[in-house]
Amino acid sequence: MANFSDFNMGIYLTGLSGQKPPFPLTYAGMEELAKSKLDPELYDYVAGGSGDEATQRGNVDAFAGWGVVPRMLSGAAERDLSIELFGRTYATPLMMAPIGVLGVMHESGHGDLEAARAAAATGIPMIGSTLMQDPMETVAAELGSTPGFYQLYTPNDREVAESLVRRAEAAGYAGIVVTLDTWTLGWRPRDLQHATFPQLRGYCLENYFSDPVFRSRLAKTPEEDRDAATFTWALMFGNPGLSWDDLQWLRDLTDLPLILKGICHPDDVRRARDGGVDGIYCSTHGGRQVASAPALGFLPGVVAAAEGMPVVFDSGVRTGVDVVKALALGATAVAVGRPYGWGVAAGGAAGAEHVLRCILAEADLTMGLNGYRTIADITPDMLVRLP
Ligand SMILES: Cc1cc2nc3c(=O)[nH]c(=O)nc-3n(C[C@H](O)[C@H](O)[C@H](O)COP(=O)(O)O)c2cc1C
Ligand SMILES: O=C(O)C(=O)c1ccccc1
Repeated sequence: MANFSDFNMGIYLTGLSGQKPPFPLTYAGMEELAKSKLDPELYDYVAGGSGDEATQRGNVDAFAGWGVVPRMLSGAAERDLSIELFGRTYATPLMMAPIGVLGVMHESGHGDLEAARAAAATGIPMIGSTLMQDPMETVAAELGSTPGFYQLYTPNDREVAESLVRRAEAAGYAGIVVTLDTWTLGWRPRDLQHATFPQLRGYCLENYFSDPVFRSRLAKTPEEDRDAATFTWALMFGNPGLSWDDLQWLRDLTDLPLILKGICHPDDVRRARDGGVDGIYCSTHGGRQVASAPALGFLPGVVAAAEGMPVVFDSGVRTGVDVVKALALGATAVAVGRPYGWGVAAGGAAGAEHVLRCILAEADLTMGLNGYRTIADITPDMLVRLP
C-alpha cells in the first residue's frame, strides 16, 4: 500500500521538470489565496468567529500545548491509516466538516459539488450541511464511492425535519449528524458590522427550497417569491426548544448511524449514549457560536464518557500533526472545516483535494517518522504536555 506521503515526493519529482505545486502548501497560504478570490463580506463570514474570537484562536493554539514523542526503529516505514467507523472501513481518519456556505464559496456557485468531487477523489467523507446551494441528492451523486454524511439542522417544523432525513436516506448518505450548538446564531461581530448573513439573503437554502414538505408551507413557490421562501426558512431554522426530551424522536427518525455534533461535556455524552446515539461529535463549531474554550481540552473527557463509542473531533485542526494529536487524545476520526473551505474557494475540487492531501501527507509522515505504524498505535502516551 502506498503511503499518503508519496504526495510530497511527487511534488519534488515534478519539480525536477520545473513544475511548482498548483496551490500553497500552508493553511495561511491557502487562506490568503481564497481571500483574494472571495467577496470581503463572504471572506469575513468564513474567517470570523463569535465574540472576540478567543475560542477560535484557542481551538488552534491548543494543539501547540502537546508534543509528539518520537520512537525509533519501530518498523513504521509502511503505515496503515485506516479506521473503522459505523461498520465501514475508511482509508484515513480524516473527514470534511459541514460548511453551510460552501456553495457560494466557489465562483461556479456550486461549491458543494466541488467539495463532493474532492471527497470522491480522496475517499475522505464529506459531511454535507443542511445549508447547500445544490440539493443534497445532486451533491450525493458527486460523491462517487466515498460515503457521505448528512448534517441536520433540526427545523422547528418536525415534518420538514423528517422529510430532510428521508431524503438523506434515499440519497444514500451513510449517517446523520445532528448539530446542536446552533439553535440560534452566535454573536458574530464581523457579520454584524457588515450587516450581512448569506442565508438571510437566500443563499444555500436549496435543501429547503427543493423539499416537498417545506414547499407545502409556502403560499408561493421559491421560484415565484424567493424572499418569502427565505423568510419562511428564517422562521423555521432555529429550534430553541429542542431538548433531551426530543432525543427519542431524533433517534426514531432513522436507522442510519446518528451522531450528535457540538457535545463537549461528559454528562451530555452520557445522556446521548443513554438515548441510543451511535457517535459523538466533539466540537466548538470552529469558535463561531459560543465563546467557550478550546475544543481540544474537552476531547479527553468526552472520549472517556463515550466508553468506546466513536468520537469525531473538529475545531482548530490545521495540519497533519494536529490530526495525529487529536487521535492521540482519543478521537476516532478528525474533521477539518475552514482548511478545505479555503481550498474550495481557491480552486474548487482541485483546491480542496490539495488541502486534504497536504494534511494527510503530513499526518502520515508524522506517524512514520515518530515511529507509529497504525492508528491503533496512536495512544495518549505518545504525547507530552508542553508548558
Ligand atoms: C463558514 C462555515 C460554515 C459552517 N457551517 C456549518 C454548518 O452548516 N453546519 C455545521 O454543523 N457546522 C458548520 N460549521 C462548523 C464546522 O462544521 C466545523 O465545526 C468547524 O468549521 C471546525 O472548525 P475549523 O474551521 O477550525 O476546522 C461551519 C463552519 C464554517 C467555517
Ligand atoms: O455559520 C455557521 O457556522 C453555521 O453553521 C450557520 C448557522 C446558521 C445559519 C447559517 C450557517
